[in-house]
Amino acid sequence: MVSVQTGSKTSIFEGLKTENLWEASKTLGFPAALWRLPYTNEIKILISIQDAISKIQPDFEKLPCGFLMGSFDWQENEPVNFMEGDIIVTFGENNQAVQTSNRLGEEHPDVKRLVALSWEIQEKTVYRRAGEHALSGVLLTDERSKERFKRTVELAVAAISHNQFKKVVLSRTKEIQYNDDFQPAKAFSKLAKAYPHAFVSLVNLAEQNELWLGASPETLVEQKSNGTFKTMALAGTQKARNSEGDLIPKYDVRWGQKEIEEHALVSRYIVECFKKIRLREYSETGPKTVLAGNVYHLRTEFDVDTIALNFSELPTTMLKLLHPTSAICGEPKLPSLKFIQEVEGYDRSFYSGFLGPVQVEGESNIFVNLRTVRLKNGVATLFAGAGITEDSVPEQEWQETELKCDTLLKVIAEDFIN
Ligand SMILES: C=C(O[C@H]1C=CC=C(C(=O)O)[C@@H]1O)C(=O)O
Repeated sequence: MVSVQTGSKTSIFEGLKTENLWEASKTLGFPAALWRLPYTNEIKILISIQDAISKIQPDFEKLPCGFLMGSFDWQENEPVNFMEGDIIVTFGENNQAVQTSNRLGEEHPDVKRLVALSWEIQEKTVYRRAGEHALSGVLLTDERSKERFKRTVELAVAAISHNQFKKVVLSRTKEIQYNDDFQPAKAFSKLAKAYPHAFVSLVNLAEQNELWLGASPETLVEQKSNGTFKTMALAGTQKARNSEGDLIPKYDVRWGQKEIEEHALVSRYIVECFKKIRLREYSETGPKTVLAGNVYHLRTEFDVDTIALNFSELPTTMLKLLHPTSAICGEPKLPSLKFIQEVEGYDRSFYSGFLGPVQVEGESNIFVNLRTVRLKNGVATLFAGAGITEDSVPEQEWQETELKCDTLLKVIAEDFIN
């Protein structure tokens, strides 16, 4: 029998599997988030029972434990979506609950309903293979969207040559139908296994009736319990596999002028944000080549010791300064943002926004919402963008967005691709 720690007592969540708890919370209409932090083995589920999704100021130091999610067009001083962590269950490597925090108590009627339904689902579940036959293969996005995207890249290159800005990140969507066989929690666990380096998450925005599933490679702001603040510049992309499908060794990877410049713009942008608050005591490591699914990126990491600086509000301050970074928007920020709004032609919603747990076990880990898919009313919408500079070639940028979409598609719908 597994011993589950909840202070002193054994938890009523003992024996339940992540996917059944997820399914029950979804059926009962409770907003929830499932996540796995990079390079960890633990999966956490947070369920918000009492207050549904609230709108709050993302002031990390003042928030209770919860999960936040902001959209691409979020601006400083606007509220973001927040799910308070009424229940947080941590699952270990064997999908066994190893730790529980339950603010409402085990006798709370909604907690009892949740547990009873989770057991009912668990006992009835005839295991279906994750992802199989779940995506119908009907691609709703057609050739016109490729031509459209390439045209926006041409417009961006022309705007850059007229000095309107130096870089802009243009994105597009790819839509695929899915049916009731598609099990998001199983897809989540496949992604978590396939991408140990990524922040893998599944969020149920119950009121909007939509789910967001993703495997993000990019930290936006992180505050560790030892006081370390982290952020990163992630930009510059190339294929990680050769035409035979073998992984290209990291040390054989060479970067061109375009990617080096594109990455440097993001690093410089972060340094400028530190300068705005007169923060000089940061350490900078990189750029390094890092694997993110089926692509390599260039990454530079920035660390600050907030205890030594007595600067506990740094994560909040930096979130407001950083978002939207030039890894998802452009440089300079305002003209590139205006260009995106005028030319991209669709609402990015939570894609290239940010999401993650806040004040969970004394840490906040917020990631850029990349390599993500929205699941709503039978349509899976994948989102992907590429940084455009004066050296961009439209066809190559399109291929880059295809590769980025494949990060999720290869794992959750292997038989759909080719
Ligand atoms: C905008 C995306 O990626 C960003 C992060 C890493 C590399 C990027 C690039 O090389 O263009 C983008 O800046 C996306 O995945 O949709």
